[in-house]
Amino acid sequence: MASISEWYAGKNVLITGATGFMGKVLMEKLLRSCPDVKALYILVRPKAGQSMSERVQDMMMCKLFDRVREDNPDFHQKIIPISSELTQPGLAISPEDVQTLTSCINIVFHCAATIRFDEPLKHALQLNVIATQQLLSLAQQMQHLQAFIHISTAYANCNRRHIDEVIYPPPVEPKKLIDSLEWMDDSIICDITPRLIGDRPNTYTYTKALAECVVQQESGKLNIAIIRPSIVGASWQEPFPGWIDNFNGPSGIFIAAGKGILRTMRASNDAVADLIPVDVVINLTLAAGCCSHVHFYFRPKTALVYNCTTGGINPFHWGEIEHHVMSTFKRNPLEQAFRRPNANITSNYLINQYWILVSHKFPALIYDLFLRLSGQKPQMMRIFNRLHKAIGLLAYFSSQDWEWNSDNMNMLMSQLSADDRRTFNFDVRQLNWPEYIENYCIGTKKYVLNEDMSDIPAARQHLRKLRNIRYTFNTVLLVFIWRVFIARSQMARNIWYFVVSLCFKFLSYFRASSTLTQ
Ligand SMILES: CCCCCCCCCCCCCCCC(=O)SCCNC(=O)CCNC(=O)[C@H](O)C(C)(C)COP(=O)(O)OP(=O)(O)OC[C@H]1O[C@@H](n2cnc3c(N)ncnc32)[C@H](O)[C@@H]1OP(=O)(O)O
Ligand SMILES: NC(=O)C1=CN([C@@H]2O[C@H](COP(=O)(O)OP(=O)(O)OC[C@H]3O[C@@H](n4cnc5c(N)ncnc54)[C@H](OP(=O)(O)O)[C@@H]3O)[C@@H](O)[C@H]2O)C=CC1
Repeated sequence: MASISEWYAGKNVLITGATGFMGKVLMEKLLRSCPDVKALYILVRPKAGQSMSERVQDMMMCKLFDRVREDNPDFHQKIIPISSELTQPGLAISPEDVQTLTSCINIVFHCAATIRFDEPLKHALQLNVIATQQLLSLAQQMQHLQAFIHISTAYANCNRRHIDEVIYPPPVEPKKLIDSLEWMDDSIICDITPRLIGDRPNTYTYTKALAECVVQQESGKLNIAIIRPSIVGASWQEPFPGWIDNFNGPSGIFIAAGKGILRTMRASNDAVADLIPVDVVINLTLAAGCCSHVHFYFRPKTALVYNCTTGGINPFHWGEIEHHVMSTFKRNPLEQAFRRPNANITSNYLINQYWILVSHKFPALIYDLFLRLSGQKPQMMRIFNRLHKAIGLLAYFSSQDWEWNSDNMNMLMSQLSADDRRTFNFDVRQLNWPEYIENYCIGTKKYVLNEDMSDIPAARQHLRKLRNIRYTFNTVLLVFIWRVFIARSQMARNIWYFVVSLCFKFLSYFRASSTLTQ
């Protein structure tokens, strides 16, 4: 059997979602480890005032592509952008581009999706389900197509505790839902959304489950694999450790904790934190693309599903993550932290509410008051409100465990040659979690916040200043309490003297007993 990089040699690859987090890592890996790939056709839309070509040019300048640039400065010649808006009929691809794609594409990687948890159902359906359906129709017209790889999520079936590598019956027949939502008013859809999504937490997981069903319906005609990653985090090894470029999932939480903004969050210390490094997901995706074609003729014509998770193989828990995140940010502080990093997770609702009041809302109020008094616009309360919305939406995933079967991932690994296993490593048994979390946190500092590592001494100095402010504040508070309560009330004074004398007694007893034992 040819190696993975030999298999991709001379192939034309179509990628949706190439401007996204995973899409970019996929492109980088293909260009670096499969240098003979013929061309990468990427579907891109204009966005935020930038044209399609400006976006692609910006993307190629990104640090992520440094290694590829070193190996081949002309790598951009292999990237062919195609204008497309996935929510439009026919994906808004021009007839000439359709002609090109149908005549030359050999492999499709479908990464595009809306991953927002608060996306209105109609839009999530449009992008995650209808666009997938349209892409599959386009794929059927491709004369030389060898594999179609769909990126789903391990949480598509999060209403189940144990998740096998099979496509489960959908919560509703996608076509029926699409037809009925078509004529409905947005406000009606909003009202019925909770009833529709049922025991799933959001429209994202719901529409990803429907998309799997749509993919399944086409699996007889095409050679399809579905990759289901869990919580995709920064890169583990490639192209360098800690690469991350967004606030999604845990990244935003880590940053908020490192900045000293987040002090409490609802999560279970003992629940498995099913993070999966982005390079692992991409290596598995590329291997699956190659192997599903090679084995297509020898297996039943259904989509092969790969659960891409760590929990069952090399488990790590949210409590341990909290510990390593805090310790990394204390050693490598973020610039201009609001308070010293000290976040705690708790599964207790009341304790969490108490700390939200004391450690989030109260400091935010004081800081906003200070901003107002100094003639500036208050902003801290607004930041906390957004943070509370984000953590409220994420808590579902950090408060419970799931069990994913990963037989297909293991089987795929066993089919690879030793060289391929090294180049396209997705063996998470080798993952050293403390080292990974440290690189992840440093990655958020360097690549998301664009902070310079040489400024760490100044950031440490800032933390010392914050510590001194805290000590001063606590002392002032103590003196204030003394003046207001203790100095004015006889009963409070009596209690105070009683406590102090008890402490003295305890101290003298302790001193006496330690002298006796010497
Ligand atoms: C030490 C503690 C350890 C314990 C740690 C536990 C971690 C527990 C993680 C579980 C993770 C499950 C992941 C499931 C696995 C998938 O299937 S992966 C798909 C993952 N999808 C996501 O993560 C998307 C979630 N994000 C959203 O849905 C939307 O961004 C939100 C949270 C609803 C906010 O929407 P919005 O209010 O319209 O605002 P948006 O413009 O998106 O962002 C507003 C602000 O929030 C910030 N923000 C966005 N996301 C986040 C975030 N995750 N956190 C913080 N801030 C955020 C943005 O940076 C932005 O700040 P500014 O730049 O304005 O200052
Ligand atoms: N990130 C994670 O933790 C996980 C992700 N996944 C899955 O992996 C895949 C990739 O996720 P990720 O890279 O993180 O997501 P991103 O949000 O980073 O990227 C989404 C991509 O989809 C594109 N896209 C969105 N809307 C449209 C549209 N209307 N027309 C054209 N393109 C569009 C975006 O383009 P643009 O830049 O123009 O917006 C972007 O390239 C998704 O299918 C997701 O469900 C699964 C599990 C976990």
